[in-house]
Amino acid sequence: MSERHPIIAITGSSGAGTSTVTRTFQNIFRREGVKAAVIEGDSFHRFERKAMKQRMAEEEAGGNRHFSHFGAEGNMFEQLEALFRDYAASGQGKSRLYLHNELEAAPYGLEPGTFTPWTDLPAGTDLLFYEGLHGAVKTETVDVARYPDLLIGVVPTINLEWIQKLIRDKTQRGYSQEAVVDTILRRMPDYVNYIVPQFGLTHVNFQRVPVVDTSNPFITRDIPTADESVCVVRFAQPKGIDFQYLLSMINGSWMSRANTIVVPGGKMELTMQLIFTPFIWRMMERKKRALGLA
Ligand SMILES: Nc1ncnc2c1ncn2[C@@H]1O[C@H](COP(=O)(O)OP(=O)(O)OP(=O)(O)O)[C@@H](O)[C@H]1O
Ligand SMILES: O=C(CO)[C@H](O)[C@H](O)COP(=O)(O)O
Repeated sequence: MSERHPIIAITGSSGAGTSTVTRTFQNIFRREGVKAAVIEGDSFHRFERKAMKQRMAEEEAGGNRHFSHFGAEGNMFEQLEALFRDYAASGQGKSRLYLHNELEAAPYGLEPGTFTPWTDLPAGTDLLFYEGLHGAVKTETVDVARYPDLLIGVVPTINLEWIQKLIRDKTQRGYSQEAVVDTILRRMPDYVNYIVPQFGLTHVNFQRVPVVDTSNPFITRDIPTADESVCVVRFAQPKGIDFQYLLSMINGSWMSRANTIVVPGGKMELTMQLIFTPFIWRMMERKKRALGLA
């Protein structure tokens, strides 16, 4: 936690929709004139694609079919923790990108599946914004979750998450159906041990729930649309959340528990704007006061 150099982290599995939620936040930042240093979680993978494949083959030869991008050995949790710690203390740090496909790689003249070099974060940012797999990860040796001032989980029901991943990886990342299914199976133990526990540490979770049949996500051709889903928004600490205001502003919303509001799928972005814009105002006011500027 840092008043001078706050951190917002969006955490979710692969295909959950963290990049989509990031676009909503970028709109809020633009509108409110907030300068954010954006970090993509995949930058903290430990290996480039070729090295990862080789390492997976070695592990498999030794009987481990579950070496994955979700776990501790496939990522640099210590460096992620250090980035959060350093940014909270000084507003500085280094980042890089993992280039998933030709489109992402072309501007850098690099191969897909490689990293860009580490570079300093831009100077004078108002906050750090992390989007990725491990924004609230906590292990015996690392505690990333303690640093963000706002921790948001993006967690569709698992069938929907798989549909989103399958369709995105096949259409945008050039993978076959079999390759994506293999990845989902390979990652399952790390999913349970490293991804899921984070959603008990987040401040707010957004869970999109389809209201169409997704019983077999592996044969589904389309991602359920906004009209075909609802979004469950759960606050870990509801004290201070103005539910009456949210209910009156979001047509079709209702409370399902004392800390949980359900909104129509198409209202997810509006809901985020209504909840987080005032939060970011307060964050910026605290920052100004802490820096003696207000
Ligand atoms: N609210 C939503 N409604 C409909 N489709 C969505 C929604 N959120 C995400 N998707 C779709 O799901 C797919 C995966 O989303 P996205 O790329 O944001 O996931 P991600 O969590 O960033 O994944 P990764 O970490 O693997 O990059 C995309 O095709 C995206 O358009
Ligand atoms: O979505 C992911 C993690 O969020 C990817 O699976 C991960 O970044 C590795 O990518 P690739 O398998 O394309 O090298």
